[in-house]
Amino acid sequence: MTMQSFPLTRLRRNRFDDATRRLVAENRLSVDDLIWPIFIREGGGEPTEISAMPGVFRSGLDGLAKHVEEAAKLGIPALALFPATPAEKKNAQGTEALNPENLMCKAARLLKREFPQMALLGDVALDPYTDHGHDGLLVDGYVANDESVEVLVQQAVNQAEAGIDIIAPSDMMDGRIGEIRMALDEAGLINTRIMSYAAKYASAFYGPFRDAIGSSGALKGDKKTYQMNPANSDEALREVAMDIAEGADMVMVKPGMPYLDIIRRVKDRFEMPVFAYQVSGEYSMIMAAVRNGWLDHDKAVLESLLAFKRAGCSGVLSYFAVHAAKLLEG
Ligand SMILES: NCc1[nH]cc(CCC(=O)O)c1CC(=O)O
Repeated sequence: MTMQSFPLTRLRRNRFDDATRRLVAENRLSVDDLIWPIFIREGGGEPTEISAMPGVFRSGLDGLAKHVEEAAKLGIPALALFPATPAEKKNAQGTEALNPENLMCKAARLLKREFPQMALLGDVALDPYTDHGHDGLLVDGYVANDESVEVLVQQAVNQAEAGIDIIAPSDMMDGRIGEIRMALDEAGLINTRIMSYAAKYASAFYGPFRDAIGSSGALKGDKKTYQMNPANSDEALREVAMDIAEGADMVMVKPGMPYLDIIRRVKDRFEMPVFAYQVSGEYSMIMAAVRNGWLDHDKAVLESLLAFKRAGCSGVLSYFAVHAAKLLEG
């Protein structure tokens, strides 16, 4: 890098006015970068607010089209669907995940009919459906890998057949991407995309989400035998490498803001479309500070999202997606 020293160079010159700052901006956030995660429950009535996530609602199937309308109008390209399964439909095997009439499948069919231009992400993992709250099947108290993969593959095909465009396995079992790709292809679903939660950490920041889908009370123990140790970074690259080799079209790092270093390493190494999940705890953290009058909501939201672009992301899953899209629209 050649550079004149001061006073020939004054880096503040390019920050002198708004026009120049806009011209030299290296990254930009646009509505095209946003994926909006939504929580769905059975039934009707007004959407119910999630207590630790002010401004985030669980929508009944009946009101779902209305709930999503604004996001569609704003041009948000994709939604990620998360079902809150009633306790009586949960069991140890999470069999409701395979029901073609489950909440996720019904929501997918409804949304594809109402908003065909929007891509739908389907989270593949058993935790919304198991009474123990784990993402896979328990064998002697351990989340068994290969047995879980067999079920996750069926869950993925079930979702894709209902209209889910992008299968997003969040379970962190080894080898599931390859098995899911083969099963989708065998079912003729060759264009169903896979966005793998490739580097997903065992994080404290998922707390409010587990309340939102009703798995927190149920969860026995933690997810440390399958989700990654927050201490590790090289291991994230191995996770991503394996998922790409198995057929992932896009990869994800999760959570977001505490793991921007991982995003950058993944982008530099693999030159793949990388996504981040700005998770529930990150949302709650910003909202809590805003509610205390400690942060400016709109500025904090846009800065937190732009940081993902700078780190190398193609896009971000964010509970702020609709609000951010409105701000970006001007
Ligand atoms: N497989 C479940 C799943 N999919 C997305 C999230 C978290 C999302 C968030 O916190 O916003 C989780 C929680 C978990 O792994 O326990």
